[in-house]
Amino acid sequence: MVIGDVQKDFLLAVEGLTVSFDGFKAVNDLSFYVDENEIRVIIGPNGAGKTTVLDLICGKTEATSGSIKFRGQELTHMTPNQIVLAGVGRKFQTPSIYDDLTVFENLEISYPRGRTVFGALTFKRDAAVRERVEAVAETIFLKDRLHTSAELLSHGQKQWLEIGMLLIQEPALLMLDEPVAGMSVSERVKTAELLHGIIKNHSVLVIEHDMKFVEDIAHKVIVLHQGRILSEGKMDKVKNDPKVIEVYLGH
Ligand SMILES: Nc1ncnc2c1ncn2[C@@H]1O[C@H](COP(=O)(O)OP(=O)(O)OP(=O)(O)O)[C@@H](O)[C@H]1O
Repeated sequence: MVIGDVQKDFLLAVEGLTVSFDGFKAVNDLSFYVDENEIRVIIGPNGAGKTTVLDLICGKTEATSGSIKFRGQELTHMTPNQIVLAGVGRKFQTPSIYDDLTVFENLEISYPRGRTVFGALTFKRDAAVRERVEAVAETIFLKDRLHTSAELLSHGQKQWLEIGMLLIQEPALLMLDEPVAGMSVSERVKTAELLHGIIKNHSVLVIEHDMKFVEDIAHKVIVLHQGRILSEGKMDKVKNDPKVIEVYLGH
C-alpha cells in the first residue's frame, strides 16, 4: 500500500467492508488499518456493528463486499480454519476452557499440532510443549496455578487462561471481545499489563465498553456507529470529539 510517498505494510487492512443482513447494512463501507505491535480498540453503542466486524475478520460471517487483507492475504475468501492458520486468533466473550482439566492441560491441548520440527522424537516435542506452556502460563499470571483445575480459577483467571490458549498458537493478530467484562479492578489492571506485554510479538484488536480500560490499553480507538466509523484516533482526541460524546460517551 502506498500512502503519500511512503510504502507501508499493515498487518491488517480492511477496505470498503460491507455486510448486509436482509438489506440492513450492519457494517457499511468500513475501512481501517492495524499496524504490527498495535493495540486497537473498537468502541461504540449497542448494535453499532462491533461484533460483526470481528465475525467478518475471523470468517464467521461472510462479507457482502469489500476486502480484509492480513499480511497481504485476502481473508474474505478463506474458511474460519484457514484464517486461524494464517495467524488470526479470536476470543469470544464466554470462556471456552475445559473446567475439568488443569491449567497446564488446557494450554497443552491448545498447542498447535504438527508444527514441530522434531517429528517422531516425542520426548523432544514434550519438552518443547512444556517449555512453551510454562512461558505462556507466566505471561497470563498462572505459573503457580499450572496444576490447578480450571474450575477453581476466578472469573478473571479463566479469561486469562483463554487468552493463553490463543497465545500458545502464536497468532499475529489476537481479537478479544470485551475481555475485562466481569473482572475486578485489579484484574483489569493486570489484563492491561498482559496486553502491553504481548504486543512485542502480536497485534491486538479489542472490543470494549470499559473506558478506563480503553484508556489504559489503546494505541488508537475506532468509534463505530451504525456500521461506520464515527471517529478514529488517539483516545484523547476521540473522547473529546463532540460527535462521540453525542452518540456514545455522553450517555
Ligand atoms: N446474523 C445476523 N443477522 C441479522 N442481523 C444481524 C446479524 N448479526 C448482527 N446483526 C445486527 O447487526 C447489528 C450490529 O450488531 P453487532 O452485534 O455487531 O453490534 P455490536 O456493536 O457488537 O453491539 P453490542 O455492543 O450490543 O454487542 C445489530 O442491529 C444486529 O441486530
